[in-house]
Amino acid sequence: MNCVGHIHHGLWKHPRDNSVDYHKPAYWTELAQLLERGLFDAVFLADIVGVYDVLGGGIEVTAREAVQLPVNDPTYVVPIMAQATRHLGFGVTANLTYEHPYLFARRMATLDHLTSGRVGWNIVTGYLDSAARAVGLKQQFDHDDRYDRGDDFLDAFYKLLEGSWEDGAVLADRERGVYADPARIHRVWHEGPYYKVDGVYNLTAPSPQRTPVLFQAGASQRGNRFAARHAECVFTGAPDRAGLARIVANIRALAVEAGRRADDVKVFSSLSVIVDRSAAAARDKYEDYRRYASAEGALAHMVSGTGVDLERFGLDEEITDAKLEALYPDRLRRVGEARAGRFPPGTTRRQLLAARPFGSQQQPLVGTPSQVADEIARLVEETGVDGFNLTRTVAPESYRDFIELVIPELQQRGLYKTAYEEGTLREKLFGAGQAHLPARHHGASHRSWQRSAA
Ligand SMILES: Cc1cc2nc3c(=O)[nH]c(=O)nc-3n(C[C@H](O)[C@H](O)[C@H](O)COP(=O)(O)O)c2cc1C
Repeated sequence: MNCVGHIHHGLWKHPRDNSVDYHKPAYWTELAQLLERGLFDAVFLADIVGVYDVLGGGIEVTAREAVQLPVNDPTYVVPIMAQATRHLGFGVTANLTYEHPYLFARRMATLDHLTSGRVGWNIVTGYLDSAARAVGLKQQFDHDDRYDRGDDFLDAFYKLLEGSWEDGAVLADRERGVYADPARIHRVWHEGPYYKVDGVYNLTAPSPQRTPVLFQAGASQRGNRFAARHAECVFTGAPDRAGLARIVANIRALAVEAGRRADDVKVFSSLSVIVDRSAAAARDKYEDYRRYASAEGALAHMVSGTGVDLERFGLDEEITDAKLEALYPDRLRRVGEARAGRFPPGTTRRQLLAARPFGSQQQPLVGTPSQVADEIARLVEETGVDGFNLTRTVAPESYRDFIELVIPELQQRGLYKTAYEEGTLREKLFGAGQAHLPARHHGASHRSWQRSAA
């Protein structure tokens, strides 16, 4: 993420952590080259619009612990990293609620051109009222409405990127003096419940992938249905293997219901790893990092997505549904069941803090290279997950440790590639010749020029 504190809050204070340099180009080029050395498929850039201002009704903890504030725009670091690498992909998060498909399609296509087809879009719909207020709304749209808007947004987006310019519309023919053939560039009309595009031509010529690889990260059932229709990659997380297996199975079943194949959607689980050559050294490293972690930062992060100001509860006061209902009567409709369910019966503020010893609800996997590889292999086997999204702890040390210690171990076991394939990000993830959305993806149905040419 293009900011200081991302998931494991407080670790920016560690003397070897360099995330305070997030605004310098060298931070990004060095990171990209390191990840490419580790043969990572992509660097995933989370993002947030709005600030975490719910805990205590302000940004006291957020600012002190740099909880995703300040945050720079994630798109601009992509060309910088692309310039310094050849294969690494880029998963860029953008909240569609505050974009318009016409301009956003141009931004994504531009990135796809500049990276030779290495771009993905992590589609999010947001969860912060502060973002809505920042653009003049009273509060966010309701949870399911946000996904309904997303469906409509994507239809317009596909029409622009898939349906406007035919393959071969760009001739760049100096002799005939024809750059692009106007007969092969089509107007786009879209009149949906939320977005309207009135007979315009898309601004950009087809980029290598046309539509960027579509990622999605949502935890509700409405979010999973949205993923089943649009996403090619889903980013998720669960506290244990059984929970992860349920999420993976649910997404695959919903994809099939939506007319796709179960393996058309790849599922990546978040994972943080602290590894060293011996178990004792790994444990010491964990303890060293942990001294800097901020459970309060983690709480400021978490509660903002639920809209619940926990400082309205005593440290040991039970947070019951009845109290939440009295304080926030429209909570479920506003935040969805995934976030509303974050206060199971018996929860207190003290417990929530204690459950975040490493500045996040996510606990790292701590061990030797072979212990970490064993657990990764078990996760894949028992849950059906396709891969992992490695969360930084102390950066870039945690990436370097993983690359130098765990990846060789995974390679020895035949569980990790030893070289990149050629091609776009979509081809690297789904195979040669698959630069574009497959024909059975909903977005491909908007290539109307293909139907009329057939
Ligand atoms: C693993 C994971 C990662 C996410 N990353 C982001 C992010 O970077 N930026 C963002 O605005 N929302 C992010 N979200 C939020 C969702 O994309 C979604 O908009 C929000 O959670 C509400 O939908 P839901 O109720 O379906 O989860 C993430 C969610 C999950 C589960």
